[in-house]
Amino acid sequence: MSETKKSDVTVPAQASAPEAENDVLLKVQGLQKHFPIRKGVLQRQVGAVKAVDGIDFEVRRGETLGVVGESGCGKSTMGRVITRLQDPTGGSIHFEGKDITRLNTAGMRPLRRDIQMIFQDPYGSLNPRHTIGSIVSAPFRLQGVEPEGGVKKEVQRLLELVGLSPEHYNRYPHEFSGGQRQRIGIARALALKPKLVVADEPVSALDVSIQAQVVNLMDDLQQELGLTYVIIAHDLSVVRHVSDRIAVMYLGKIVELADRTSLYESPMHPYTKALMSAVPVPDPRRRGAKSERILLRGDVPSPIAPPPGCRFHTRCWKATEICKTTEPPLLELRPGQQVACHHPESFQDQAPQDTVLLTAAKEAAELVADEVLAESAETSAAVAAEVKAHAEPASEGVSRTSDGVSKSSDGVSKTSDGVSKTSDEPESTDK
Ligand SMILES: Nc1ncnc2c1ncn2[C@@H]1O[C@H](COP(=O)(O)OP(=O)(O)OP(=O)(O)O)[C@@H](O)[C@H]1O
Repeated sequence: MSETKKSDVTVPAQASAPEAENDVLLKVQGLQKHFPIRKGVLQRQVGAVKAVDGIDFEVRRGETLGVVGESGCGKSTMGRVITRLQDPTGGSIHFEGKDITRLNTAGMRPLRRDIQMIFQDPYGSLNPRHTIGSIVSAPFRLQGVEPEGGVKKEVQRLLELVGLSPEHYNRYPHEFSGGQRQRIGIARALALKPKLVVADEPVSALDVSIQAQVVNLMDDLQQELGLTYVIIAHDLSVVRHVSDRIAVMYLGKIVELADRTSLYESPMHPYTKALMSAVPVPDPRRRGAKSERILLRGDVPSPIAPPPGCRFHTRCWKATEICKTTEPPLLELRPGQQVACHHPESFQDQAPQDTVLLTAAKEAAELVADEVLAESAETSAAVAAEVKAHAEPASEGVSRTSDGVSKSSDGVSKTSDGVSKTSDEPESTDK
């Protein structure tokens, strides 16, 4: 996808308290969506798919929040729950300060004007038997709204707004290309002048050449209409250009949430780093970029029985015992950058006493390019040195090398905190 026009201006990370409250359009706390698994004649519940398993975030007015993560991590479910197309099983959702968590269909009706969703599939989301005019005017009919100048005139204005001809009013979806259909979906979503638009993979079904056009259109409309977006995508290639802040999801949890500059310049969660390394780097000056790719072994584990502790520990090259036993909380380690990791990148280790890599981490490290390990080591060593300069002398029993990190003969070392694993350290019991 080519570059889009999003400016580098990010939404301010901090504002004074009342201002900040006003600034928040959507606030999600401890949000959960568990799908029950039932078996037998009595349909007894035997388990649950923990698609979204306790997430907290805010969406500020006028911003674009990107949500990324591999397939199955719960992004779409999160989108459907925050728009209340599905009911949450736990937590709360506040829209403009109003608790909408438990509103029923009738209670949600007035809010349907304000909260809209754009879907991935421009083919499946438009009824093939309806004309474009009928599709785009549906929200007016459903809400009983009569726009000034009449529905037809308003629909034609919307079609023009999204770059289509008003003459397309009487045509059918099959007469349009994928990009044009997505424009029709956008026109429909914007019909009632919503405040929040949740777009689930809005361009991933489109040709790469068309993706930038649709993203640019959404960007223009945001400026023009003052929209707030939540844009869901499976990788960073699209959201990196359009988002002010980005939430990275893994197995039903947010593992990192940061403004995009911080996320790109200094990702703190190893999973974010892996996702970033999967994005093709167009800059030819970044020599050897290809060899820096991190390959994640295997699929995302099942959300029916997620791994204990940090859910990413089974695939992480930095995982130690604590990662297996204790879930790291999502903490704001740097201003505007929240991360849930015991051994974050480029930052003081959160569990410096825990130095022995898990067996799975050693296997995962084989898939992490030497350049990545070296880069981790370099930044971590710098952080460790800085911490050392300001803190008490290192505690007993933990050895720190002068460069903060070493790579052992088996090619694996824990690099996050400048503590190196030596060959006589005991093996973890991770089996
Ligand atoms: N209605 C449902 N009933 C049971 N399980 C569901 C339901 N909807 C989603 N899931 C499960 O919840 C998990 C998260 O799915 P979800 O579609 O939200 O993930 P995703 O990150 O959006 O993935 P993708 O990009 O493939 O859509 C998956 O394991 C999925 O199978």
